[in-house]
Amino acid sequence: MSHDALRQLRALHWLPASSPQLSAPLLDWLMEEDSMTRRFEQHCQQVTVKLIREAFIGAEEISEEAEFLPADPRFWLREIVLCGDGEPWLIGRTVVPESTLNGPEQMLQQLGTRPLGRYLFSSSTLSRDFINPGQVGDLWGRRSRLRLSGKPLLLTELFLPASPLYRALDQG
Ligand SMILES: C=C(O[C@@H]1C=C(C(=O)O)C=C[C@H]1O)C(=O)O
Repeated sequence: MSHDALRQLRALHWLPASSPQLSAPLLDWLMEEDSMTRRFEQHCQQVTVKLIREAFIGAEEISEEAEFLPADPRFWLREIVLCGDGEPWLIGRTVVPESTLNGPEQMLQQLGTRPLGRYLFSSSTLSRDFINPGQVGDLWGRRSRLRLSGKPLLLTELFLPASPLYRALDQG
């Protein structure tokens, strides 16, 4: 499942927030500024992470993401499935330039199955530059650039069919 979903995440195309397809209930989810992990916890008993891949990668593997990040020689890649009560709700791909991974941010390489959000949103130095809504087929996603102590990382999230975002859309 996750490899196909990762291909869909990479195929997300980006929409302006003013796009007519982005209804209010949908934007309420896609433009969430607080932790998505914490928001998911309001819709299930337990949020867990299934790790797909954590590794250093070269610039050749980050294609269009490169335009939002410094031209470092290496990037720390983290790809996960975020689950609500064991159901796959979201694919998350995080690309961290090596120059971000110093000081306390070295923790980003030690996350394992702990949700990234628990670390990011406990940091007093977190800021978010932007959130881009995206779409692929009938799935929604988003791309954010976040900063810890001013150092950037790029996060792309694809909301999977079982995620509460789609239930909110059905309720209109
Ligand atoms: C950034 C957050 O962390 C979530 C967890 C992720 C992970 O563990 O890699 C990735 C994407 C997010 O949905 C968040 O909670 O907002």
